[in-house]
Amino acid sequence: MFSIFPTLFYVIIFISFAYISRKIYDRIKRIIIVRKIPGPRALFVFGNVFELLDSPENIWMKLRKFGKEFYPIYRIFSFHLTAVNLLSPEDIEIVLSSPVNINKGFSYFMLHKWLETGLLTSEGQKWQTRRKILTPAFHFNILRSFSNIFVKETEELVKELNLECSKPYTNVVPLIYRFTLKAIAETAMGTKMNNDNQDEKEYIKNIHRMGNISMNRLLRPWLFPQIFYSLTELYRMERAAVKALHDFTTRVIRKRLKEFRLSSSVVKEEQPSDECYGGKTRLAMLDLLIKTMTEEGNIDEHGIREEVDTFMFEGHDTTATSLCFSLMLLACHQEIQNKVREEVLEAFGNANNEITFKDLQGLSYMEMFIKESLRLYPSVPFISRRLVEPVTTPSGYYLPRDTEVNVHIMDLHLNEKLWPDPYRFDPDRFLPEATKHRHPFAYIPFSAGPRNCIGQKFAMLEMKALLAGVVRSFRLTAVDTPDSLIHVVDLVNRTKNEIKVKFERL
Ligand code: HEM
Repeated sequence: MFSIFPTLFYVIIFISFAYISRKIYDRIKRIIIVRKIPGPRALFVFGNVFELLDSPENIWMKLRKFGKEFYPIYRIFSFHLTAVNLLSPEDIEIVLSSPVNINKGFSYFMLHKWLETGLLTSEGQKWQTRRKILTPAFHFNILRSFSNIFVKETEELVKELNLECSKPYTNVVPLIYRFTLKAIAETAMGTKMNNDNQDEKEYIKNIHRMGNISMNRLLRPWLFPQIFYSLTELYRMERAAVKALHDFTTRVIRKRLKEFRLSSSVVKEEQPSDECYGGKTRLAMLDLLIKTMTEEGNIDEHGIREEVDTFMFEGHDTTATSLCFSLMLLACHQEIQNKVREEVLEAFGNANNEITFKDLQGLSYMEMFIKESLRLYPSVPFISRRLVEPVTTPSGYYLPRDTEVNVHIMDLHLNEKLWPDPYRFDPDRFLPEATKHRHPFAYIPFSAGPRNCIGQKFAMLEMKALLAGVVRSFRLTAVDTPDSLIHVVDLVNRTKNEIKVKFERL
């Protein structure tokens, strides 16, 4: 009797073979095309892998060197993996402004065990749905209600800094990281944290461990296959860190969920006073997610944890690192510090007057100061995309579908063609007349295009509240300077050493 199974078997084999052959052909073609792009000298199969097997501080320096040497574009590769690095605003614009090329690059895969596919790491329909759910949590009126929390947390920080005044210097890093963690927990998650909590200290340590572990793995391609990676000490460290991070955020969610179920008195914004918001009640992030889960069902508890992990990380680490550099820059530039303080005192008066949301919004010199600080020290030094659609760059290269593209925000912001004397710190670069003729993609600390930073206004407000509270209470003098800092390659712009500042009570 005739059986269909052998025929089916051969058809399946043939289709699988054709599919795999096509994939291999595309990959080889892509590698051949991309490797024609100039780049650092590479060994035949190994590519640049040995060059990148170096200490995090040396890799940081090498990347800056490549950025200068190969402007506007270079390729880098190890074994079969190739990445194209973009440095010019024109090339960067064509990738970041695309509504299609919004998928994240391979490097984000290193974060998947921890963040899974939250807003930062997700793609396609899932990303669109989540972005839609989360956007209202950063609405103007929500931010307005957060400003009181930022101001109160700043008051706590000022009390801590008072105790530091008797010391020859203060390492600002742990104080500022605690501040931003407490701020994101209380605003977006509705959870108050306290200073001495060992859990919270461990949480911050584990976030830094994850950054280290991810970069370590990213620079060692033989650790990409899970089978090899799972035999390493790094993997064991990652598992322990991820477990601790997930346990922490699960506790935050469960606590809030319990409160949400017990009462309907969730954190609500102040009732809007102007008509354009139509009197709608808006909810802070975690409450909004819980409400969406209970009422609409298009997110579950696991999805909520993905977002809580994502926002606890993105919402405190980026802002903290920027604030640490900002405090150092204030200390190094007394004239600029005086101008920032004068503007603050004019807006709020002395340390006893209350800092308001409206006044924070009006601090225009402070805003220029923060922007210039984020130019020199962008919190996220590079971002990455995997092309869904081929791109021809204005610099003249064809990048096929599936090419891994890195956007080096750090090098873009230090480009002397765009920023004359790029290492000079000068907030006046952001005066309206100075920005008028600048390329819109010459300055992108918050990225740009559809996948820009959802929390940028939140971050600006938080940074202004802290800096205003600090400058009106203290004079900052320099201990560390830009030259004494040792930068390391990491997901977030960090230094190997402390960032030290001397505080004196005014
Ligand atoms: C100085 C502070 C900050 C800087 C410099 C910064 C920078 C960035 C950058 C460059 C991206 C793009 C990442 C990429 O394409 O891979 C990004 C995305 C993101 N940021 Fe921020 N960020 C800051 C603060 C915040 C805050 C305070 C929050 C939350 C409260 C936040 C939440 C996010 C999220 C969720 C994304 C992913 C958005 C998406 O893909 O739709 N960030 N941020």
